[in-house]
Amino acid sequence: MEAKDWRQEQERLEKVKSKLQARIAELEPGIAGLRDQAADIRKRFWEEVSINTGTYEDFEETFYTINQQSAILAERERGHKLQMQQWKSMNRLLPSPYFGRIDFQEDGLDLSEQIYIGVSSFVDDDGLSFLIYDWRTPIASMYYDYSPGRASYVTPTGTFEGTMELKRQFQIQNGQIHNMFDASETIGDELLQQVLGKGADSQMKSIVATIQREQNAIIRNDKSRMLIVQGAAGSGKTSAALQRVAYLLYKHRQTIRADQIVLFSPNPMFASYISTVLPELGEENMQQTTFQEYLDYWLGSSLRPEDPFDQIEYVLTAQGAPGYEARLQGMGYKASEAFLQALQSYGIWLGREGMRFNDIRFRDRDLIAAERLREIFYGFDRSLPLSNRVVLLQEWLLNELASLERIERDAAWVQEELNYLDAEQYAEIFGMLHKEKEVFDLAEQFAAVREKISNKRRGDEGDFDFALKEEDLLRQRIVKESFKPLRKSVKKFSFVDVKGIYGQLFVDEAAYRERTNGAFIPPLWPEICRQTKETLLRNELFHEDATPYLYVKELIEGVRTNTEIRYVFVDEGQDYSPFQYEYLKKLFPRARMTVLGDFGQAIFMQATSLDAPDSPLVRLFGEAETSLIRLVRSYRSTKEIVEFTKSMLPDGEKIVPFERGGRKPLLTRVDGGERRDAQIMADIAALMAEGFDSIAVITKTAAESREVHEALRSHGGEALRLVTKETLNFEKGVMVIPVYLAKGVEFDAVFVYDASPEAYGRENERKLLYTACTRAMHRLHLYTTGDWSPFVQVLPANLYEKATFHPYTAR
Ligand SMILES: Nc1ncnc2c1ncn2[C@@H]1O[C@H](COP(=O)(O)OP(=O)(O)OP(=O)(O)O)[C@@H](O)[C@H]1O
Repeated sequence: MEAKDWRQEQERLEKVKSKLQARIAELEPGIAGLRDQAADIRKRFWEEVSINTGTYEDFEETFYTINQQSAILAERERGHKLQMQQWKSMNRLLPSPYFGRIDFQEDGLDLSEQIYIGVSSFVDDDGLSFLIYDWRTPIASMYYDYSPGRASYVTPTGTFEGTMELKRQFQIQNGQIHNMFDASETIGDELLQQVLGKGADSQMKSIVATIQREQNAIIRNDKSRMLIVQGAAGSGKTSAALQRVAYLLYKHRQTIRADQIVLFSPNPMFASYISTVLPELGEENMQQTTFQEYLDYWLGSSLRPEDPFDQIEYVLTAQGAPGYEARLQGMGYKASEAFLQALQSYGIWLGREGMRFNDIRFRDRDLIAAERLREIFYGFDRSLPLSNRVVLLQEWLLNELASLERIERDAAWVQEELNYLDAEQYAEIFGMLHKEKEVFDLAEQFAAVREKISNKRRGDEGDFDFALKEEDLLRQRIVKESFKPLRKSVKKFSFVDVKGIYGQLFVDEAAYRERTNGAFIPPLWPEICRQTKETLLRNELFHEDATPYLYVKELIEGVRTNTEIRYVFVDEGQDYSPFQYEYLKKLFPRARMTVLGDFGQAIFMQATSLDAPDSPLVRLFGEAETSLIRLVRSYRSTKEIVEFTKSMLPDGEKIVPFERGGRKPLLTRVDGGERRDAQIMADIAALMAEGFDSIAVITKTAAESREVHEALRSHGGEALRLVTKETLNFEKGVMVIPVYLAKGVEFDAVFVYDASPEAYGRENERKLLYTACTRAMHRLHLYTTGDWSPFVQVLPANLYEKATFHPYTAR
């Protein structure tokens, strides 16, 4: 680039910076002043209003003064917030005001406009010329979508076409241009090369300056109810999702707040990993949760649901244990649409027969028997949905309890309790009675006066029997208190035996067929039934049963919904079952959904393909309401690592590496575990000396992680961290981590601790190994003490290097 260009750009940058500084200085006193003012109004709020309720007019005036005061306060606070936002965004812009420039000549206009793009807009003092355009404005989309030449952008008023004459990228730090590239391709590779070449971080970074065209399509898609993104490992799904949240918050800023967007993430550690991206872009974070949190919340008090990590740990470690095959078959079946349909049919069957209720018990006796509840239930109009009839039964029960409560007041135990009341309880009742007596006396006086005026004798004579009333009240009180928990539990539907209702599905084949309208039955059904019943008996739930159980519970009690949420994001979407999707759809009826995932990394049993022609995900909202975007370019890893990992997948040839070179993956075979540990510690030291400071030793299971952590510590790895499912924060450093917890995150270097056929030999372990290897950005090492996993053995030898020696020194 010519020196003239550099000079001009630096001059412009200086000009923009000084305008920003001037604006910040302008805003500064106002901000401080507003802050004081709002605090002051709040303090003096009640001084300004005199509370006077003497007459109706006084009351009215007071009411209006209060209203006026709070309106002023709200206005000031709004003003304050707006100015504060402006002030913050100017400060954010100052060190790096923009990262891109395009020169665009719109057809029919003589002048070409220079459009500088940054993380927020900045308008000149005239209020018209944009010195910086927010990256989310329609015009800025051309920066991501086109290389110089013909280009266009779409606004709500129409499409604008023209010619992009220049496209320039900047690296500006601390107010200085460090680098500048004129791009000929869509977002030239230079900047991306530099960004991707950097080390891994403990927090994910925003990709705003280097968003790729296909990612931009995800970010700005605002047409369909359901957006599905199937993208290879490292293709920027999570990054695009977060940029998309920022985009939606900008585009719909008048109508949508950050807390109306929710992201389902794979584990709590992942949530901490991505938590800084939106604030970096000047937006508030959306809500984040995991599906498990939701299950625990709704099931946790009555049953202990297993979490997905314990489930996968079982799958990976219990081969050969009795009942293992059946459990696996059960996992597959219970996550399937066939089972979902079976449950829907079951709901219809329950409408006719088979509902189970719990006896309503009180003081060790049956107050209302389950059988009676069943009679009442099936006595209601059968055309009503199940859940409506359950609500009717609830109402009936509450009325019934009220009558039984009245009868109960004369029971002997109440008399007993009366004798044991303490002084405080008496005093309280006494106080209440006094109040009642005052009212009574007043009523008496009124009756006497009326008697006089109308000259008519009253039929009844007032008599306030204090003692009798006191006892009555006390009895009422005692019974009411003891009925309270009953009423409360009836309101929570605990009279329905959901556990029994779910459990009776798993009796025998014939019963199951009858109750589910002839549903398909997996071959190992008797054993599946036995296992399911046994866990229920222990008040536990397998992970695969948790969502179906909740589904049945809601068939009966009515569906929970959250209408506040407008956008739902599901990351690692391949790990959710059709059931769970059905669920999310029902739970958030007003929300649009974005599901991002990679079937190549589907390591849980309940996996759902995102883009198969018959994918249940596409059927969820129907084809017309669904958009599907595929990402095939992988950005995380070097070309060598991508070539190696993609060859492990049957249809991996579609994955395209980004052209960033590095060393080939290194395969090291050593004699015995002790040697392996020593070698790994030596290799870690060597990589750290090269400047890599985020290194993960990845194991297949959590059990193996614990052992490896111990073993490596005894070889000098005292500083190694062990990551478990309880780890909440993702920190940089050297760590041992099971593969399923490393999902979604990345490291400078990955060491696959045991790449033997014993660890990764079965077909369902292929994707585990793939997921582990694709966490590596710059270096990938695999170790074994015997043979190589068949998924490695079949790889062409030119895709890796083999360590031919093993003194424990740097290579
Ligand atoms: N356009 C881009 N510009 C700069 N970096 C990018 C871009 N796209 C992706 N990356 C980087 O590539 C890496 C992988 O991105 P991300 O984690 O979003 O991918 P993913 O598809 O969610 O991966 P996985 O499925 O393997 O978890 C991150 O370091 C991210 O910053």
